[in-house]
Amino acid sequence: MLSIFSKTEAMAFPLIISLQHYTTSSLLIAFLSLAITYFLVRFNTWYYEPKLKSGQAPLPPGSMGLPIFGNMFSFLLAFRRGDPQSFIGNYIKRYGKRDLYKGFMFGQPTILAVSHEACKLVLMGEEQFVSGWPASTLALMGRKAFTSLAPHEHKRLRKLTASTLNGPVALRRFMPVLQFYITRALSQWSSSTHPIPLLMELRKLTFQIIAEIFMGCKPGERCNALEQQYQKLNVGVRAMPIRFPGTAYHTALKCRKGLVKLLQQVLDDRKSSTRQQNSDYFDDTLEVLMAAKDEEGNTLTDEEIIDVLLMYLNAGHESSAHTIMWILINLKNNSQAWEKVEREQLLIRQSKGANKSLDFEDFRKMKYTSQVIDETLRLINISPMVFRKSLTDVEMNGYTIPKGWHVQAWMRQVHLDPDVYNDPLAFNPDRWENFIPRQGTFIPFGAGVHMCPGNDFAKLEMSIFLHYAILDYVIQPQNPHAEIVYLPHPKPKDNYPVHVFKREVFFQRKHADAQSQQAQQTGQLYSN
Ligand code: HEM
Repeated sequence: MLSIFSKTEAMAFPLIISLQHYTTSSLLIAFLSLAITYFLVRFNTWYYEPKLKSGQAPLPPGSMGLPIFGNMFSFLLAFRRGDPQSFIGNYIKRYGKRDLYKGFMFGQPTILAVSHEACKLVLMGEEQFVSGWPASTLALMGRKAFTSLAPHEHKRLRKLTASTLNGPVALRRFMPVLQFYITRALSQWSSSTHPIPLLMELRKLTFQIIAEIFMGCKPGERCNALEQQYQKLNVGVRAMPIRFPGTAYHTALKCRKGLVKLLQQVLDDRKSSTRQQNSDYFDDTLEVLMAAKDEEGNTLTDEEIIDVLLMYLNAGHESSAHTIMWILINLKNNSQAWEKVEREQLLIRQSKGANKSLDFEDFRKMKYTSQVIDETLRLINISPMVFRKSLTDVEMNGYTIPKGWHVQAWMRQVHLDPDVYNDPLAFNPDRWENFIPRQGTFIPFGAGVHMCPGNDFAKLEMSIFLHYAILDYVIQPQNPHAEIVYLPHPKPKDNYPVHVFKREVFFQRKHADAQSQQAQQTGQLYSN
């Protein structure tokens, strides 16, 4: 009987049955307990699984878990106890390696697409699948964020905004802003006498950059207030959606209100400014959104502009900050890769003579650095999966995905699949040398109509950061073996505290320390 329950589900039941006393009443209690347990375990299957027509492919294998919670216990447990691979790993153990499994997550019957073929079909199948983020996430991102929009509305707003981010012309324009804020931040960090929590500082940096680029927001109180609200909002994005004071989700909802208020102020200020005369604002994303008109000449509402901004500002700083930190961690653990990046960046610097600042052609020369970034994205999986919903019954790889079910494309599983990447848990940037991944096998930015519009921008930002951080500074981690937590994103529990030194200062000090040590040793020798 117990074999129909997963280990966690079985543990979750307080129904411990003892048949030691064969009295009628205890047998009755035992029978009732088993009946209730059986009912609870089968409820989701009975209630949600559709009757398939004859000839229709079966549903994928899997367990639907308990009512309401479904497989969330197993999911949260795997991620919280530091073994995220075990979540899908347990499916593989129980049902064998398949492209798809069924489950019940975030309150919805769900198909988990875990192979690269299945992820590709789901992400590229825009006729059959639309964005399907959990209702709890949609409430945080807003009704007009890309995650909530109907396909035609999404297409229009995406085209409008992504054009301000993509392509060499836009990227070239961002280079001075990126270099200004990155060098400024590194210099500020190096003046601290205490270790700094690198992840938190990187979040402030990447937020400042995106806020300046999207809406001309300069460093100051408003920018800090926005960034702080985002920190709490993001904890709520992957928390249990419990709207009770004190819970992470409830706090995140409050932060959304705070963010909307602050962004409304930014919008109102912009409306009342004499922007025509101010070239600073020329076609930043806020300006483009304010000027946009549909076929009937209607402009976007404030709600639309604010939700799009709120989503972009979030997507545009959080993942980049985490990825930069992980690149540094991976390089610190792999001195050969560090030296190769350093050599590549030094050659670029030396080719430039006295002018230190980078241009777009320099970025294009950063081949090995790009391999390090790709390898980090593959290994770390800042976004383990993305969410879709099926518009119709879809037959895929011998299984049926029922109409209206949620579908998760597990990029994490694809990137760590030993059948796709040899020795997948090893950090090996060399694997990317002259290697073009098969379609669907490298999808850290997603794929299809919702593919990340900030992918090139993110890689430019990371590359510039590495150039200055590696050539001009020494970064010393203070607790390199800290515990890693996986929710809401993978990170060292203590946010990776580091000491940052200007390179020349570090080596001067090291030299002086070595000399005084030598003097001490010589003194000791003579006194002996
Ligand atoms: C390392 C950095 C980044 C990673 C790993 C990343 C990852 C992703 C992924 C996986 C998606 C797909 C979501 C889906 O399919 O539902 C996505 C979407 C998105 N990303 Fe990124 N992203 C990064 C940086 C950025 C940056 C810098 C920006 C903006 C400047 C940005 C803006 C967006 C937006 C607006 C979407 C929604 C697109 C849509 O629904 O059409 N991201 N990102």
